[in-house]
Amino acid sequence: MSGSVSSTVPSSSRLSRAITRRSLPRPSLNSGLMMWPLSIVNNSLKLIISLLALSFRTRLTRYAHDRYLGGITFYKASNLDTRCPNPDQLLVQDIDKWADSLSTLYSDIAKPIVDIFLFGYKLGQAIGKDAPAFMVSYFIFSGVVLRSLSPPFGKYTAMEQKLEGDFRFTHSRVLAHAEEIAFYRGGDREKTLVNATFDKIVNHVNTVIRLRFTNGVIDSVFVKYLATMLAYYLLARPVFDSSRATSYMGGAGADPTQIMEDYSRNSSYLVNLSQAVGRIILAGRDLTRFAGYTSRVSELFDVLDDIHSGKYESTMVTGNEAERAQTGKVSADDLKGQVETRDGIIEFKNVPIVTPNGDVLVKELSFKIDQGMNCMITGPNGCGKSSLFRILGDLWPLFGGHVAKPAPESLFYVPQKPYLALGTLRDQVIYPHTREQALARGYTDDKIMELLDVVRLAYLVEREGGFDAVQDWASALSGGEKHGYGGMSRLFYHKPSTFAVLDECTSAVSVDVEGIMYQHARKENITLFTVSHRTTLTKYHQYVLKFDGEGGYEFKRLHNEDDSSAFAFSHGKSSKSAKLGDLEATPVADEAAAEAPAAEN
Ligand SMILES: Nc1ncnc2c1ncn2[C@@H]1O[C@H](COP(=O)(O)OP(=O)(O)OP(=O)(O)O)[C@@H](O)[C@H]1O
Repeated sequence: MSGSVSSTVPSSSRLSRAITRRSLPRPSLNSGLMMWPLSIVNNSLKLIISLLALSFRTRLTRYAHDRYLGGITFYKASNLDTRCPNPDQLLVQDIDKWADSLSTLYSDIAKPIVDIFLFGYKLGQAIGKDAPAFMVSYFIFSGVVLRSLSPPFGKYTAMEQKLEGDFRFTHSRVLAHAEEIAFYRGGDREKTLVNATFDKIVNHVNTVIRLRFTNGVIDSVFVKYLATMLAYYLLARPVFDSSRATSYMGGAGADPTQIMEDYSRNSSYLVNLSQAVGRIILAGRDLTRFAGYTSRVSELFDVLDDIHSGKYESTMVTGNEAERAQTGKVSADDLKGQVETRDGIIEFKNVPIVTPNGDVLVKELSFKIDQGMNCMITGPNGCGKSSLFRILGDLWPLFGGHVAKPAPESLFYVPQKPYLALGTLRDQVIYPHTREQALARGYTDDKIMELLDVVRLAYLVEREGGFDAVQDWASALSGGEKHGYGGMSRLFYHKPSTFAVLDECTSAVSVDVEGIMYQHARKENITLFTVSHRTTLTKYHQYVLKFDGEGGYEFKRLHNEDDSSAFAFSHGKSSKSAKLGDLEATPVADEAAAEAPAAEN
């Protein structure tokens, strides 16, 4: 930080007077006492700037958290939009740097402005108004020249932050998948990838510091050396110019000691004035860096705003319409689907299953499930089983058709990958509720233990040291235990009033425990959608929705308890290479397909 209060002006002139008169100055009580206020003021400036930076960061981070973590924006920002690949870097580092940069900029500009007025006024009084005016004009001129010669450092700063984000991402991936990488002995491969992203930073920073060097040389010549020469010329002018000497520096024939004393005082004024103006000019450099951080942070907020208003930009989205193919944008106008909230039913009518990239997995899907009727979803990998539920859960946009479903709180989704929260063992079961919320619902530890008994995981409470134990649960629990804790026990705790989706979440659990879980769900009156490849599960379901992986599907009632064979696909196939734009050409859907099975109820 450059701002500090200077006390050099009076003391330097007293000292030069003492030197030229060869008499020791008397210790001054004034100077002794001034040490304390000066020291307090200087450190107060530092304190205020640090507090300012912290307060900028706090406010902006809280605001960003509200926007980013509100609803499911965090999911959409990384899955539906490709503009902000590393929002974590933006939230953690870029906002911090932005706040820091803004607060120092404030001191770099506010303090020198005060100095310019103060020392300009004093200098004007001492050697005439034209000297400070001349000095300030010179600095303005050199500021314009330097600005025009300066490379776009703001852009370089934004680029550097982006590369830092990519680098951080490669490291967090290694951490997140440490076990898998270790099994594959993939350390060397990961090192190559991590080093490659790090090399990009090194190359970029290398170029930037070289440019800063050249720029710094030019800056120094203009702001330091040429300015100093000019300053000493202005100071010496009254000494050698007899016409000026009559008005300043004690007049013609003044005492040399007096001239020296005045010269010394005036040069201190001028040095302080020059330093102040120079700092403002050099603050331009910090301003470009600040512009870089600002562009990063504002990019995040632009994306969040767009997501809130239903606009996404994905570089991979292509379509038949020329405009969409060029821009890769999905606007709210593209979303022609209708959603209706209806209790006790889930119905899809002519709904296209479209990925965020614009791939059409199924052109039109129609089915209807009433409460109490479990439905099994099968099909090859990547055919769109989970995608169907992403649309049902409003994670992906609805591009067409009509969906009727109960209110979000009546639907519960148990994902393929179990999620284990930061916190205690109890928190894993009641997530996202807090302990207070759980108690308010009547869930004491004893009652939670009953749930764990159902999923055969009660032994874990003792093993891990009680419900209050805190661990990195993702690594402390086995695959099946994670599914049990992060999935099924959570489902039974939340007990959705109507439907639940089990997305291959019981695959890591033994068949007998799986059976017990299904029976418990039925007892609790939870209607299940099960995505699974296990034919043993068919007996717990009344309907089956089977995708063929090429855009076709069949939805039918299971006549016999274990009827899991001989499906004839009743709906046309459409290649996965079909794109979002092709949806327009789809013929009007066959509503009867949706009605027929439902009619069997
Ligand atoms: N966020 C995403 N962005 C773009 N495409 C995606 C995204 N998520 C999934 N996809 C694509 O959508 C297709 C269907 O994925 P989905 O997860 O629905 O498959 P699935 O039928 O559940 O497969 P599996 O049985 O392997 O789990 C895949 O080709 C996948 O690449």
